[in-house]
Amino acid sequence: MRNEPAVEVTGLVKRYGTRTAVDGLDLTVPRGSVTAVLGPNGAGKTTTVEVCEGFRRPDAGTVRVLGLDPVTQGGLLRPRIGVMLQSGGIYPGAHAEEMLRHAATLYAHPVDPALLIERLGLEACGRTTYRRLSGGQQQRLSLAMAVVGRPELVFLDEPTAGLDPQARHATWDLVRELRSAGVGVVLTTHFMDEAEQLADQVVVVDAGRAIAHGSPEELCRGGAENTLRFSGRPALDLTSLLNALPAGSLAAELSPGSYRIEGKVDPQLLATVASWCAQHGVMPDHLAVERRTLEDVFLELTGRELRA
Ligand SMILES: Nc1ncnc2c1ncn2[C@@H]1O[C@H](COP(=O)(O)OP(=O)(O)OP(=O)(O)O)[C@@H](O)[C@H]1O
Repeated sequence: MRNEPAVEVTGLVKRYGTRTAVDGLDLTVPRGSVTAVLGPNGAGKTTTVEVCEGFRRPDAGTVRVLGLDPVTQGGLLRPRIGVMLQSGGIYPGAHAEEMLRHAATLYAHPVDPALLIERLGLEACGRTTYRRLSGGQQQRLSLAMAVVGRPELVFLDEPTAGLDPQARHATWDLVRELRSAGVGVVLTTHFMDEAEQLADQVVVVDAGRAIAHGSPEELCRGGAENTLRFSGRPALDLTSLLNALPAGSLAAELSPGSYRIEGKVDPQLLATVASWCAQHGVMPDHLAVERRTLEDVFLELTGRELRA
């Protein structure tokens, strides 16, 4: 069925010995869109992705990828997906171009490897063995290998970790092109700007569970509040201002004449502040709404403690 999700994971549990890496995780990935899976170190992102790819067998839960069970129907699934692993998964003694050309022969309608080599700036690496490529070049080759077969769905595990800005942008452009071509993309990343730039949907994973999901805009809008700043003459009567604002709002004069309001910053609040200023003969200069970033939201959801 073409309109079933690309990935549907329900109640996934995966243990390594006594350690529970994934603990009842639910995940739905629509087709033809980019889903970024975010989470602190050890949250279970890679394990989840590896289960979806068919590399690991779940201990409980159901996993369907393109409608197939990755464990029992891996043979049918593999030609339809592309996988970029965190750590290579590529034979270290093979030459870069030779390997990509060989990978292309395994698919019915591959992308021309020369095109990918050019797109990902790997021209100079063709005759170099994988082990002699730089970390960034290895990453780019892994990405090329993941997409050469024109997959319907690609899994990219930290695709831009360790890449220079040029390669990062080339990777982002490629991901956007994949989406335009109707390919589903699941990527894990620690870069919040990457998720903000690329993702239609963000899923935040912590301690083996999906604890939040939505578009970057939805996640930044919901939950905790935003901030409004303006400047005016010093020592405004903040008690009077607070009386005009919805209960729960906070107002502070950060330095003489520089004000911050925290609360549910919506058009109504803006209108109330502007009207209060008008009534008190104050010109609210530099009036600006500061929205939370995805990083703010991520830290609110997952806390600031370092993970073991
Ligand atoms: N092969 C393994 N054997 C034993 N434990 C493992 C194995 N792989 C992962 N783990 C453990 O499972 C948990 C989840 O690891 P996983 O690699 O899925 O997390 P992650 O979210 O991808 O982390 P990171 O952001 O650091 O890549 C961690 O506690 C990790 O130590």
